[in-house]
Order: sequence, then C-alpha cells, then structure tokens
Amino acid sequence: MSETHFGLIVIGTGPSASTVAKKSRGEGKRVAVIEEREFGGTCALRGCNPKKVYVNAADLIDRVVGGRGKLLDYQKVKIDWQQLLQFKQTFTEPVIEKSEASYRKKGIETFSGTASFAAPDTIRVGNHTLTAERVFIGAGARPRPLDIPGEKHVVQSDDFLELPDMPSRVVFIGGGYISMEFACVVARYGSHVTVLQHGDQILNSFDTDLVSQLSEYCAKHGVKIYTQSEVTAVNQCGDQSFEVNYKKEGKTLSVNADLVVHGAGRVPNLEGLDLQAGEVEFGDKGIKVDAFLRSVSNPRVFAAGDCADTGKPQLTPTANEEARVVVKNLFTSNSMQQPEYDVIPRVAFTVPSIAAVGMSETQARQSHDVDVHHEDTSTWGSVRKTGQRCAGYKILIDKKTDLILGAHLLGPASEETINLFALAMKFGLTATNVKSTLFVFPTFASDVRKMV
Ligand SMILES: Cc1cc2nc3c(=O)[nH]c(=O)nc-3n(C[C@H](O)[C@H](O)[C@H](O)COP(=O)(O)OP(=O)(O)OC[C@H]3O[C@@H](n4cnc5c(N)ncnc54)[C@H](O)[C@@H]3O)c2cc1C
Ligand SMILES: NC(=O)c1ccc[n+]([C@@H]2O[C@H](COP(=O)([O-])OP(=O)(O)OC[C@H]3O[C@@H](n4cnc5c(N)ncnc54)[C@H](O)[C@@H]3O)[C@@H](O)[C@H]2O)c1
Repeated sequence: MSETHFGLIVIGTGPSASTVAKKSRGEGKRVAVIEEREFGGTCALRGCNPKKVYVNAADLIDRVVGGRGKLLDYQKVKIDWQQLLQFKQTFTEPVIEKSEASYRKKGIETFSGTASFAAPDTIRVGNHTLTAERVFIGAGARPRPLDIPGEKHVVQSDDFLELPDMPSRVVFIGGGYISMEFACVVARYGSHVTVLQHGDQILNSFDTDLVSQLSEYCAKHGVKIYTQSEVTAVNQCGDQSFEVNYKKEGKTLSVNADLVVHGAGRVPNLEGLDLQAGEVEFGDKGIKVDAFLRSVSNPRVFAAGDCADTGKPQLTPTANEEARVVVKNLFTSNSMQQPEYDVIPRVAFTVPSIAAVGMSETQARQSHDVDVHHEDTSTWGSVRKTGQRCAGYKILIDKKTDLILGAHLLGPASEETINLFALAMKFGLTATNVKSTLFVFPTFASDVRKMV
C-alpha cells in the first residue's frame, strides 16, 4: 500500500470527526486526520466548553445577587473579564497542546491545512495528495454571512471568546442560542446589552411562555431585547464605536455600540472543500446524506455533525450520535445503522437556563389529545431557597397513553433536570411512572413529581 493511501481520511477534529477517527483506528484502519485550525474542534475550543465557563461566572453573579440579604451579604461582586479569559484558557489551551498528539499516539497520521477534494477518492492538503477507501467529513459550521453593509465590524463568537475586555455598550445581532447566552454574561459583567432579533421570539426552539418569562427576567437584569428587528447595517462612527441600523415595523431605527456580535445563525462550513471535485452533492443546509449518513452522490464519503444536511439541530450530542453510527457504517454495506434521533434534549445556557425535549405545545396539540401542565414556579420552595426568582415549566402529557410528549423547563438546574425527562421519554415511561419514582429531597429533580 502506498504511503499516501489510507483506509479512512477524516476532515476536521470536532466531536464527530474525533470519534470517527479514533474508533476506526481502534478497528485497525489506517487513518489520516486533517485540521485547518487548532486540533480540537468547535465544541472544545470555541463553543460548548469555553462558553460554559463564561456562563458559570454570570450564573454565580445571579446567585449571589439573588441571595443578597437572604443567604449572604457582600460589598461588591463583579466579573473580572481578564481573569475569566485566563480561566477559560485553562480549559482550551491543554486541548490545543495535546489534541494532535492524542491522535498520533493512537497511530493516526495528522495533517494541518485545509482539506479539499481533487477527485472522488483523493484529498489535497498543502503539498500532500492523499487517497482513501473512505472519506469522512466533519467540517462543522461557521457564522452565516450577514450580507449587510459594515459586516466586517461584526465580531464572531470565536473572537468574542478571546476578547481581553468588554466595552460598555454591546449589541447582539440575532436572538438565538449564542446571542442570549453571551448577552446574559455581558449584562452580569455590567455592560449595556441590546439584542436585535428579526423574528417574533428570541430562542425560537423553546417554549413561548417560558421564553416570555425569561425575557422579562433578562430585561430586569440589563438585557434589552427588541424582536421584529432586522439588522440592516453597521456603520463605524468612531475608532471603536458603531451605529447599528435595524428595521422595525417599517421604520429604520438605530442603536449605538462599542461592540457588535454575530449571533445570527451558523451555516455548514463547506468553503474550501471543493466538493464538486469529489462528486459530493451539497446544498445550503449541508452535505446531502442518506439515512446512513453516506453522501447521496459519492458512496465513499460520509458526513455528520453541523456540516451534514440531516435536518437535526447543530448540537454536540447529535454530532456524537451520528459519529457512532458512521463508525458502524463506513466499511459495511449490509445492515447499516441509522442515528437514534427520537429524543434530543436542548438547553440554552442563559441565566437562568431554559431547556426543552420533545414536542412544543403547538405540535402536541396538533397530533394528540394533550394535558398541558404549566406553572410559574418562581415562588416554589426549591427556587426561593436559592434566592433566585425566575422559574417555570410546561409538561405535555398524552391523555390517552399517559406518555410525556414534551417537557419545557426554565430556572435553576433546568439544564440538569431536563435529562430526567429525556430518559423517561426515550424509554417510554409514563407520567405516572415518573410521579411514582422517589427522588432525593430537597433537589430540583424532586420537583419533577409535581410537574407531571
Ligand atoms: C459559541 C458556541 C457555543 C456552543 N454551545 C453548545 C452547547 O452548549 N451545547 C451543544 O451541544 N452545542 C453547542 N454548540 C454547537 C457545537 O459546538 C457543534 O454542534 C459541534 O461542535 C459540531 O461538531 P462537528 O463535529 O460537526 O464539528 P466542529 O466541532 O464544528 O469541528 C469542525 C472542525 O473541522 C475543521 N474544518 C472545517 N473545514 C475543514 C477543512 N476543509 N479542512 C480541514 N479542517 C476543516 C474546523 O476547523 C473544525 O475544527 C456551540 C457552538 C458555538 C459556536
Ligand atoms: N446551548 C447550545 O446548545 C448552543 C449554544 C450556542 C450555539 N449552539 C448551536 O449553534 C447554532 C448557531 O447559534 P446562533 O445563536 O448563531 O443561531 P440560532 O439559529 O440559534 O439563532 C439565530 C437567530 O438570529 C436571528 N437573525 C438572523 N439574522 C438576523 C438579522 N439580520 N437581524 C436580526 N436577527 C437575525 C434568527 O431569527 C435566529 O433567531 C445554534 O442553532 C445551535 O445549534 C448551541
């Protein structure tokens, strides 16, 4: 076999690619991995993990402020942005240092540079031309081009997580996960925050009533949210100051900012791959794959995670589940597997967090005779004990089968408690089963019995 011929070439080193590369190597394949940035991928270096460090700081502030005069007293509590950046780097730098070596230790050959197809079985990276029996693409996503004047002034999430300090006026474009998570942090730091969302609702994959409750809480804690507001331009007015124009109800309005952040969605990162040369079909939503995550046009190629057009949310658990399946399917043509997408919980790590699994109220009502259990739980003992004041739930139960169709949570620990609902839904537990389970008291999990 030639030195440049591999059983498998893996493009990217995020959650999907790392699983596919390492597991396939474990099964004895000769594997090459190609990464164009630092080895480690978005989740570990520029997404979930570093973001959670920032959110933890904001959450701590919220808890301390909420507990003032009840649980504790203090003169002043504040986020030190530089300290926070340095603490975040204690999580990301070891990944940057060790990730490439971890592939090599397993006998995987690593290449730095942008991978692009030269032929259906041939990948170029720098001066190297590699061939393979199979190619896996785990190229992830990148911020959606805004196509507005002044786009170059807008900071993307990668750069936001590297800022050495935070200015006093910050505008977020879009009101989805990235904007709302960062907005909660920046507001707790003490800056003036504005979120401009072009639809009716921020966080549109979460329950409308709980999102309204969260929005009110955010407004009280320094986050101004304008919906129906589409950003149309960013004009530079001074060295580091900008005027953000947006359209609301037919009028053009503006807000001033020292920093403008992109939170307007992410698109598959297919630039540079030259997919045409690889005969790999793709569209705006990513690489076109069949139910087994194999390219519909080039059977040597598989794709998963944020760059694959699966119609599923761009989340690490979906990327991991797809990678698990790709490992099974890469080198077999019979009994290929499909990802188990039946229950995908989701959480926006706002302050407090908001979580969901399964159907929305509208979806449930369309297809089932449904019992809706909905309550603002801000005054429940479990919440009051924390000193915080923003919590609620909505649970959707099928009247006929007693099965849980959807669960929506807001408030302290909702990012953990939602996993109980995911487990119950995945394994078909009824609301009565959940109600009859003894949970440790006093915990947020024990509240679940009162919700179903
Ligand atoms: C700010 C932020 C916060 C997030 N928070 C969460 C969260 O809390 N929970 C959650 O579940 N998800 C979160 N996500 C989403 C999550 O990070 C992604 O869904 C996940 O990382 C997708 O994994 P992946 O395997 O598709 O690729 P990625 O992790 O995106 O990795 C792709 C890799 O491929 C490389 N690459 C791309 N093209 C090429 C090429 N041509 N040649 C070589 N290398 C290439 C890239 O440099 C990158 O390293 C967050 C995302 C962001 C941006
Ligand atoms: N906690 C998590 O799991 C987490 C955290 C961060 C990111 N992510 C993943 O990354 C993806 C990308 O995050 P995101 O927040 O960029 O996207 P998003 O899809 O969550 O939200 C983007 C929002 O921006 C709005 N928008 C788009 N263009 C606009 C404009 N010109 N003016 C005003 N509003 C505009 C859209 O209506 C949408 O509501 C998410 O969909 C999610 O899959 C997940």
